[in-house]
Amino acid sequence: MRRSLSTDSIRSARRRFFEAGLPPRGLVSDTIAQSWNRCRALGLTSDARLDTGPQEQAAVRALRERYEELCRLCRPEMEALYTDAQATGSVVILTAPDGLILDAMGSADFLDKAARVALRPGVTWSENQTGTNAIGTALHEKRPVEVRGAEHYFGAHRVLSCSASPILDGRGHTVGLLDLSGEASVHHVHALGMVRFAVDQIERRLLERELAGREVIRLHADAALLGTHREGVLVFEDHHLVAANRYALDMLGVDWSEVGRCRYNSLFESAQPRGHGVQELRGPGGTAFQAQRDVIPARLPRTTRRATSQRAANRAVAPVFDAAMQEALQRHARLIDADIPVLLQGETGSGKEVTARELHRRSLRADAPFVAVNCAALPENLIESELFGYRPGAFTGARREGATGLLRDADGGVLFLDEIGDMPAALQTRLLRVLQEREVTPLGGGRATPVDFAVIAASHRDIAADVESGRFRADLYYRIAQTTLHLPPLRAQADLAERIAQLWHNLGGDEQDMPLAPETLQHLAQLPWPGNMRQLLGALRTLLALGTPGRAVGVDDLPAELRPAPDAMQSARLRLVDGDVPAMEQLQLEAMRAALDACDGNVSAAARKLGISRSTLYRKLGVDAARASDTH
Ligand SMILES: Nc1ncnc2c1ncn2[C@@H]1O[C@H](COP(=O)(O)OP(=O)(O)OP(=O)(O)O)[C@@H](O)[C@H]1O
Repeated sequence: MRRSLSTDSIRSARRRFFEAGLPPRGLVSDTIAQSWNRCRALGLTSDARLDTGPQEQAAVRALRERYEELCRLCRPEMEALYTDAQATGSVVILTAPDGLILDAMGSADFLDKAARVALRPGVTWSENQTGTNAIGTALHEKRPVEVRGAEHYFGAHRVLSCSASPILDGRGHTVGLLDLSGEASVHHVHALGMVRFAVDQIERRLLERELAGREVIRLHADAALLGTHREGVLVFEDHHLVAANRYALDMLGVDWSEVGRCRYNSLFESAQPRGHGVQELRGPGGTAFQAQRDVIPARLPRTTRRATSQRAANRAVAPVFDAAMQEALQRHARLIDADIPVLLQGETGSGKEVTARELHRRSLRADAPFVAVNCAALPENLIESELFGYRPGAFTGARREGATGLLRDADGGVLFLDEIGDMPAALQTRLLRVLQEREVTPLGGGRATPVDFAVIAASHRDIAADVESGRFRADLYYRIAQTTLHLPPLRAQADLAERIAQLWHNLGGDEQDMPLAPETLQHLAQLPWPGNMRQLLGALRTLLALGTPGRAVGVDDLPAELRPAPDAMQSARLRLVDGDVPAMEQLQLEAMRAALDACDGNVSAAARKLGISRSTLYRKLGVDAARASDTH
């Protein structure tokens, strides 16, 4: 366990190490001191900055494709951590085994700040490139590591506080890493625990893939912890240890090099257990363990209740649409077939991309490509080459063979222009020309190539208002918004309880005999959900992973950030008993006032607690306060 060290002692440690060249003995943890030494031996200096240059979106996309299986494996935990990341102003990050960042999601404010110190997709945070940092140092140490503020080797990274854990497969090979990063000025007490818990779940699923046709021994000193994520798991084939989890190795005091090498009788003094009940096993030096043996049929998955519930929580959810949306989808798919562009408007996480994909799936172009372009994430200097492609040698740094560009990649299919409201003005003009002329000319010259794609654009910004203020070209707006589909935020959906029940069912809650108690469902349906579907799904997955099969999920089982304040809980119950359901705006306002009270009027802290931006909180309080007083 890592000692908690004060900012003062880290400052003294830096002075000793970086200015006087002395060891920072006792002032930082051994992990940090050893990492600083390694960085110095590599010739890194603390005033260095990561020289990354802009990232091509296509390169990031290619990376995600290369690591698609890892991204898919970790998505449920990333989405579950996203809820906490949003609420605490931090981001959850997934990296490849070498520290290359594949995905980052969470607080929009912090994503921005993190990107400024190159903590963003496409950049490698290995220790030998980026100095001491949670990602690189955890990968080096092959265990969870936390690096706070000035413990980072590069001075520029002192604004970060990061907790990371490598993801290991059953043979101890690193397959990726999960990290939770936030502001150094905020004390993220549970960050490392949350990352470890998430990685436990991911590793458990990875290990399950190794079980078919093999003998499994689960062990723990306490029989009550068998079947939980803390149990040790050892997988044997012909008495040889072929896979394990880190808990089992820690309990037995052996390391990963033993996996694939050692036999059962070099690990245990007792004979191999028989039968299925819990039995005592003697490990090295006579240590007693409670153990359970399973022989797993070839190619048949294990199906204990716990494992089933775990898988259910991680299941990808098929999109859920209410009747009005089903009808809108049918109508808009026909418009796509008639080559009429559709503009999707909705807040973050309201399902714009899911809707665009669904329209593509229901259209006549379903068998042709769906190419998504995030106009906000494209670096301005690369946006043109990304979209239009370029001829060989068109500019310094261009690939020798040139590139076709995303517009031509979408030929025959659907081009999804996400966050189009953030597209720079100069590019709006070029895009308009392509949409009018239906041909693309690559950078560096060459012949124009005809293109045929349907266009779906999306934005969280009110583009019509941006046209009014001159921020967005009116002619482009009229071209892409021949029809607009508004996706309502969750808090404005009248049948939200019904949709939550449907999502819960699809996630496997009912199958696990773990219903949401009516009071819980009512409460969840009344929350403001600033992160919309993304936040709701993350919260439901967390509830499912932590719930107990056979028992309903009550209001008290909700994580602290979703639980009603005690008096609010009482008044919500009273109102429901009276049948007098409070207006959504009223509830939002109450939640905002309660958060402000709890944070002594500090708006930034209250916004963080609520998981919304400061400006949204100001805006809502201004507008809603006026409306609420009207109703009194
Ligand atoms: N109708 C739906 N049914 C089930 N899950 C959904 C639905 N809509 C969205 N989701 C889930 O919510 C998350 C966010 O969805 P999506 O990325 O489509 O939102 P978005 O509006 O494009 O977000 P952003 O503005 O942040 O890009 C995803 O995990 C997605 O699977």
